[in-house]
Amino acid sequence: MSLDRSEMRSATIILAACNMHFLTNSYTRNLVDAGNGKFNLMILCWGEGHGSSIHDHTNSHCFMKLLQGQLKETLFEWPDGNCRGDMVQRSQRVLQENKVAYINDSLGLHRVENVSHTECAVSLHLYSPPFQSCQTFDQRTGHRNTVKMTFWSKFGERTSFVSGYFKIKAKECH
Ligand SMILES: N[C@@H](CS(=O)O)C(=O)O
Ligand SMILES: [Fe+2]
Repeated sequence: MSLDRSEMRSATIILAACNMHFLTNSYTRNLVDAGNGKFNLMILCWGEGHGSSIHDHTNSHCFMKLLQGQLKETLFEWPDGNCRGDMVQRSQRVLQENKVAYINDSLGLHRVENVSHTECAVSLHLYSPPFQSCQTFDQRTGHRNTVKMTFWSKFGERTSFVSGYFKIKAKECH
């Protein structure tokens, strides 16, 4: 396989993202293709111990393929509106290299973690339709926040954002 100039640049910046994990305290999100507004294709780089908060996927379809390493996925039920007590954990599995996982909001919420102390992990995510914010949940209370999701790089160019979630607003419990 040979890469053209712009593919080489994208590959280089994503490799940099994967090697930067010791400087970032969160996994990095790298946009590869915006699909004419129909989908987002991105590469996520997970340093040792990096993980996502429990989150939803804003009514999108989400496919995720492990390109390197392993990731642990924990599924949770949606909390009821009262935000009382621990969230209910439904299942847990380890996604192995080359495996594809799928989630949408009707299947529940999830948290993804690279639990390895020695290996980073790289995953390819396809979201359709694309979304720019999601909700994160506190495992102990079910309390939720709406957060903006940012990219560490887009199309091989480093963005000015630190990758991850940024809180927009907190929702009150009833
Ligand atoms: N859905 C998360 C990655 S994962 O934890 O599924 C994100 O787009 O950042
Ligand atoms: Fe997710």
